Amino acid sequence: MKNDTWGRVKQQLLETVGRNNYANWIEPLQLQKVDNGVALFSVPTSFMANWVARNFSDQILKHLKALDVPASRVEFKVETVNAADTVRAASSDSSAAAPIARAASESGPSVEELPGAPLDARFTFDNFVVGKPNELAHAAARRVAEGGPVTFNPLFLYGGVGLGKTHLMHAIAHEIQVRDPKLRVLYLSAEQFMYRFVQALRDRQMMDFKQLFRSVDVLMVDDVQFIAGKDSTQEEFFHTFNALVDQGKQIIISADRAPGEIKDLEDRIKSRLQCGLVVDLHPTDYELRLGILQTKAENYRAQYQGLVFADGVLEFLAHRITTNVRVLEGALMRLFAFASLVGREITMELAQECLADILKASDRKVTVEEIQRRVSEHYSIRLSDMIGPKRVRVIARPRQVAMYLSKQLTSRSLPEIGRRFGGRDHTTVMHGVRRIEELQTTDSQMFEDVEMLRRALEA
Ligand SMILES: Nc1ncnc2c1ncn2[C@@H]1O[C@H](COP(=O)(O)OP(=O)(O)OP(=O)(O)O)[C@@H](O)[C@H]1O
Repeated sequence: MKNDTWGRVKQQLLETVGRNNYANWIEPLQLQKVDNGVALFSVPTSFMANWVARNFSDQILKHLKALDVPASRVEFKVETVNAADTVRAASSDSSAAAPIARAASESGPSVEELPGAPLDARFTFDNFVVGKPNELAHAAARRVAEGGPVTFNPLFLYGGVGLGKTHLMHAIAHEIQVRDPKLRVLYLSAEQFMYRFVQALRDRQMMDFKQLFRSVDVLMVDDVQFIAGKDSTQEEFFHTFNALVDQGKQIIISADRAPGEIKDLEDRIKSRLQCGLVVDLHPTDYELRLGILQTKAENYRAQYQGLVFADGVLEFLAHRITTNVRVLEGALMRLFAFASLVGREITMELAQECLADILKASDRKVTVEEIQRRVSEHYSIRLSDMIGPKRVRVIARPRQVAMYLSKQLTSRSLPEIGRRFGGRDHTTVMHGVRRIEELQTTDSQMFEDVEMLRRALEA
């Protein structure tokens, strides 16, 4: 095959896989030869060989065939790391092997054999929009991805649903792999960790399990709250964690809440998790949501050329859909797909019509938990003190503010609110609410604090 044929195939792939995928995965491929029905490409890393084999080989093959290139299979040869590493990928015939990696490593199983979860190619730093609520988490993730001596261990990222924890973890993994393809990065969810552990126990393969997890250079465990209450898994996690930290290997953990707030997690694990850097992803604010929408809309515009987008629609969505970024993304995707199907301009009316269910579900619903979190942050007290027994004023007053705001901003009854504040009686809640009402008329600082918090919660 001539190289200009491959050039044409690349051009077509650019259109089908999108700009980012193209730049990350297709552009670096070098066609070596087509021989005996096999199109052989060289790639810079075995990680990339695997990824391309798994995700793009079918498409590459399809386009090659469309231009009458006599290939029924594609293979990827790692050029720089180890010339012997070849990853074979699917052909159209069903007897073809699934991707096989033949990389060998002296320090344990090859990167390809690590029992991790696949990384999403879209979750890169380039695609991550930074704003006030996530700037610290983003900076910490970048710092860890740079490699070098381990400065904080573990990096613990936490935050509510769909705020970008997994995205940042994958971005770190991609970046580390690009910087140093030899590093053994293992990313998996805590659930998968447990599953592997149970399987090793059942198959009497505990030594292999231990060796495998202790042989990685970077361990990433997503949604660690999952192992809370699972005693043996916690125990094994604890030992794995310690062994890696002792060897100076980087660990990155995510959870839906801070280590200290994870119920049924052993204290010794909580304290280990707090040893490094703990950073949270705050709920998005309007500016961040708009930034994310603008970036994603830009990508869709390239995909759905010719679609007209009325002014103010993105602002409207950023204002109305405040739940999480996943919902925001879903809404935008639906809007573009719908508009292109019916061939209409994307106007405010179209958005309202097509997204009626999402908009209805997103009608601002502030929760007591959100109020407790915001108020404790504002007064710099621990979230656990909100529901704990302490009665000193520096804690009791913020607690009353949170009770007051819960009464004002949610539809919860006084007993329901009491239950969420560590099982307090409804009369305690009533007393707290009244106290804050009074204080707002006599204490201007209290008035300002409550107003500020209310605005932030309603934003
Ligand atoms: N700042 C951001 N910029 C661009 N995309 C983002 C950002 N934050 C989140 N997203 C996108 O939102 C979606 C949800 O993010 P992600 O899966 O990382 O959330 P999460 O915090 O891990 O959620 P969960 O608690 O459900 O595991 C992803 O598609 C991700 O790319």
